[in-house]
Amino acid sequence: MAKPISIEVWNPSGKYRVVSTKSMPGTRWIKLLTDNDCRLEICTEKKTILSVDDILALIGDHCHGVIGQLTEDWGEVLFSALKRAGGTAFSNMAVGYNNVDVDAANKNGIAIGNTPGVLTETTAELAASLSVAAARRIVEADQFMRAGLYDGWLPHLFVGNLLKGQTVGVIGAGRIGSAYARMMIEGFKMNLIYFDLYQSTRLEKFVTAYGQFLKANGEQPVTWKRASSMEEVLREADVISLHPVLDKTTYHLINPERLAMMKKEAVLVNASRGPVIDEVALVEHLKANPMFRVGLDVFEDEPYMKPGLAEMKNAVVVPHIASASKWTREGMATLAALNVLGKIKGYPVWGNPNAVEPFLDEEATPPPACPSIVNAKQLGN
Ligand SMILES: NC(=O)c1ccc[n+]([C@@H]2O[C@H](COP(=O)([O-])OP(=O)(O)OC[C@H]3O[C@@H](n4cnc5c(N)ncnc54)[C@H](O)[C@@H]3O)[C@@H](O)[C@H]2O)c1
Ligand SMILES: O=C(O)[C@H](O)CO
Repeated sequence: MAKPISIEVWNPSGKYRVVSTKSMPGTRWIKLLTDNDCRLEICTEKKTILSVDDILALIGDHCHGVIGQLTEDWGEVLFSALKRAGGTAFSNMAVGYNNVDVDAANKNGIAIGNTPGVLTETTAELAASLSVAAARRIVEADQFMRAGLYDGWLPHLFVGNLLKGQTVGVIGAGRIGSAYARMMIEGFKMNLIYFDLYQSTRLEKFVTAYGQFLKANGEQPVTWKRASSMEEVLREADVISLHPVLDKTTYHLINPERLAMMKKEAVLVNASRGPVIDEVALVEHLKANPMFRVGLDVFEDEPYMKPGLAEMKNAVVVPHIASASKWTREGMATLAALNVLGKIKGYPVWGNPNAVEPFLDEEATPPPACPSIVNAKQLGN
């Protein structure tokens, strides 16, 4: 028999049983569910990553919807169990949903929610921070200082890369990639080269207008270029940040051949998903090219790093915290809860997942809609 899972129960007499596999920041999401006749059960198990068996035990034989996490493996086993339990709704508390088998969800008639928009700027800010930290060797210098090694100013001490006037390369210029590009262009006056499957007209217009503004003020204007291949970005950019979705087309997008194309002193940043980079190849490249630097928020085999990465001074590594601001994490919890609640209540899907602000206004009742359901079309919603 499966080991019982510890839970905390809110509104025990609620009509709809909703399970959250983790405690999430804020209380608004809890209030929204309990005010709408949901009995909410929050898993309080100590272990960080729940197994499929743990989640099966949480779903049980009567469950209307689940809020889950990107660390969980949501496939046929869990979706068929949720369907048998009478469920129709699942939401990741994340915008990325590469941990979800959408075909299996479609087969079982389960709506899949995600949390776009609320984390765009927060994630872009962390990517920008990693870019600066890697370019200016901030973590290395901090460790040096704390180790008591600083014995006076020296001309060669921690010399890094100037960003102004250099080229920033963005691969995947969607919501986060475009926000990151704007920060680097406006903040550091960098030129842009980007690669995406689609043209980012808004981003291009922004760079053109900002370039004109700089020129009118007697400064060097910034420029933009839409690359016809990813390789063009890798060859030309001084700082490259990865922001695509993770799918078959982006798995190991950065491999040994492509690493070799990059400038010897380039900075590579990844705040998308770990498997976008072949991390073993990256460690070899970092060893062979000490002036090449990386800033990583995500890793191929989270929570682990590939052997050797932790020892590399030319790598800045943080534990998948790109969306970790209080406002964003509370907003993600709200959107995830409203996705599940909306589906249970039979609400329509919100028309624009890029404009979810009305759901985040704490003073107002949220619109009667599901903020973002990725398989709405497939389910005929
Ligand atoms: N590190 C974190 O904490 C964190 C936080 C938020 C999002 N993310 C990741 O960032 C991703 C992007 O989020 P978003 O909100 O910007 O999504 P988005 O859909 O707005 O942007 C993704 C972009 O990638 C592009 N793309 C897809 N395949 C591509 C390919 N083969 N080559 C080049 N571009 C390609 C798409 O056209 C799109 O413009 C998420 O899917 C998630 O995995 C990570
Ligand atoms: O996809 C996401 O949303 C992140 O990885 C966590 O914020």
